[in-house]
Amino acid sequence: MAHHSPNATNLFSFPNTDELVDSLAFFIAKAQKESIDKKGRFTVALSGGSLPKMLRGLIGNPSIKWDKWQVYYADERVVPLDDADSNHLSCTNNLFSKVPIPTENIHVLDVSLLDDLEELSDAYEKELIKEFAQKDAARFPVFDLILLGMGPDGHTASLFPGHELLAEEDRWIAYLDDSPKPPLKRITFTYPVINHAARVVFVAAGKEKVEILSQVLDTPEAGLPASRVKPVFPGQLYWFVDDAASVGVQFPRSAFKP
Ligand SMILES: O=C(O)[C@H](O)[C@@H](O)[C@H](O)[C@H](O)COP(=O)(O)O
Repeated sequence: MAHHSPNATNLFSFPNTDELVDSLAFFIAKAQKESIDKKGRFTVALSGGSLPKMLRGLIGNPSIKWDKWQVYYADERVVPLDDADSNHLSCTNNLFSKVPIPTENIHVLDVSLLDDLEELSDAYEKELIKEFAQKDAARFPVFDLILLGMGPDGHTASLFPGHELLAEEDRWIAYLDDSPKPPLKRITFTYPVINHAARVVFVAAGKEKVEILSQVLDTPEAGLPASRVKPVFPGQLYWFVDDAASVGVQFPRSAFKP
């Protein structure tokens, strides 16, 4: 978006959830159009938590070309796809069951590998390699859009405070079996993948996020997981929050200009 400065963090704060949801949908539609115009496809990664229901502005939205979307999960709980803990189930219930996206465009865990975290994460990495070409040549995939949430401890995707995975520089997909937030077993995008995206968007709403949002934005040097999301040029970082969450934040807000 032309009015955004290169490599800056754009903080958009909205008076209520509905305005956040509508603006986010508008933003995604625009990112989608730019990506499809350039390459004929739109590569997106989604998270779990409260994020899937914040995407409701995409439902019934005529500008969305669902057959051009290739969807991955920025993190996923290692459970069957119909388990209540599955991020895919949450995204399906909140979004995919309500829009005409081809099933094969949604890249889920290989559930035959749920008992072997190493194999499971390698298989998911291979899914990404298929989409983004050879791992060695590309080095890291460049997603058009990665959508993230932020937990009350400052975690994002399944990158938790103090965890050794914060230092992962090589793998695209990593796994953990000691998640502080249940369930224990998860796979997650690593920072190199997140930080090579063209656009990374955090969505955080509600007064429960007040403290942590100000820590993440105002004290990035503390190194909380969400603060470590810093897309490399020309990638851009956007925060879509509501005023309830941003009331304690010093970081300057940007005007959202559709
Ligand atoms: O699998 C997960 O747990 C999510 O992907 C996780 O990273 C989530 O986005 C945050 O925990 C924020 O969750 P809320 O949006 O529910 O606060």
